[in-house]
Amino acid sequence: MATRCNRTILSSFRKFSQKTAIEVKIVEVGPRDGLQNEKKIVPTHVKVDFINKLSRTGLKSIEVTSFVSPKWVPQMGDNTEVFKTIDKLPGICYPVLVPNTLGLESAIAVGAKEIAVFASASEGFSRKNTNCSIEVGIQRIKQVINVAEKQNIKIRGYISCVVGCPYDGFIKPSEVAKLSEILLSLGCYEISLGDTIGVGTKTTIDNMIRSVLSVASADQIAIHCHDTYGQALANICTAFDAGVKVADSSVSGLGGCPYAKGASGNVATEDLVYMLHGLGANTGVDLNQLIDIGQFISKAIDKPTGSKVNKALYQNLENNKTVT
Ligand SMILES: CC(C)(COP(=O)([O-])OP(=O)([O-])OC[C@H]1O[C@@H](n2cnc3c(N)ncnc32)[C@H](O)[C@@H]1OP(=O)([O-])[O-])[C@@H](O)C(=O)NCCC(=O)NCCSC(=O)C[C@@](C)(O)CC(=O)[O-]
Repeated sequence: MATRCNRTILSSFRKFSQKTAIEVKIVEVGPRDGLQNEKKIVPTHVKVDFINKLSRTGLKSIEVTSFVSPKWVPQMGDNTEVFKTIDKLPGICYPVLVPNTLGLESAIAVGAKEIAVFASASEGFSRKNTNCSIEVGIQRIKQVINVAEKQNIKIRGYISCVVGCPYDGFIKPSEVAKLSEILLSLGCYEISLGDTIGVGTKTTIDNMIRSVLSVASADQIAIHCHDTYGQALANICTAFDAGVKVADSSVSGLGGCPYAKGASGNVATEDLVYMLHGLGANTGVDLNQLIDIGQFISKAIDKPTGSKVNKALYQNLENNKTVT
């Protein structure tokens, strides 16, 4: 028998699926957010192979690397080589994460057409992640955007810790709305709202999104959920119910932020696609290929997949092989 909580989630899913013939965009962040926290350096050719495989699944946006300081995040130290080597297929965006004008210069040098800037709704995380206050971070973003716009580079914005911070605790929705308004006014075309440590629930995510919707339209918002407490899919549905149509995810549930201890990976792309297809949404993404890619990258980093859907479908596949 369904629990009360299950019933709430199921009714939310139904409400969402009945609303529209849903068009949802997935931003795959596995190669950047997914791999950045891996201690053992993943060889560049594996990253390139990983991204090239992702490019052939139907995904339309793949965040491929970051131009941050290699002293801070050594795993992304091969950013230039990765970006230059990957196949860039028409119709697919390959954004890169940029923290400052130095990173932007490198992104421009390799020909990036879209960047992602990032800020935090919490002071504590801002200082740990970027070594500066929220205010100084905004000034850095302003400088980056001033240059990027002149180069016709598209700019996406991230806000971290939208419901909770590992250092400052609970974050007020009004703080997230305030920062969203600033990033949009500076020139970001979309704000990805990051539950960095995955503590959000339907209620806290709903309150936060409603607050952001007082300063932004739903098509200016994306949702970025880590799955530490197993709430990511429910939280994404909550965002979709509020009109959001873009979700970030990472194949195999890779990831975590080096400056948010204990945070698990992003919601797995396989799990998100499976849920969306179940809701009748059109993602344009081939789930079978994602399963293979999830297996490929999990083997490469020598970790079991963090995707429940991958485990289940891969097991079925293996069982069928044994039977036939
Ligand atoms: C912001 C800084 C750079 C400040 O770092 P800093 O140490 O305060 O800056 P600095 O200007 O004093 O520079 C220190 C050294 O780094 C170099 N440097 C400086 N910038 C760059 C650059 N762009 N590229 C290459 N090198 C760079 C710079 O040249 C210098 O080198 P040195 O003179 O010592 O030889 C640093 O704190 C940093 O790189 N932080 C990024 C940390 C990071 O990548 N975190 C993870 C990404 S955010 C995330 O995962 C959250 C998100 C987006 O997914 C959403 C969510 O889930 O919440």
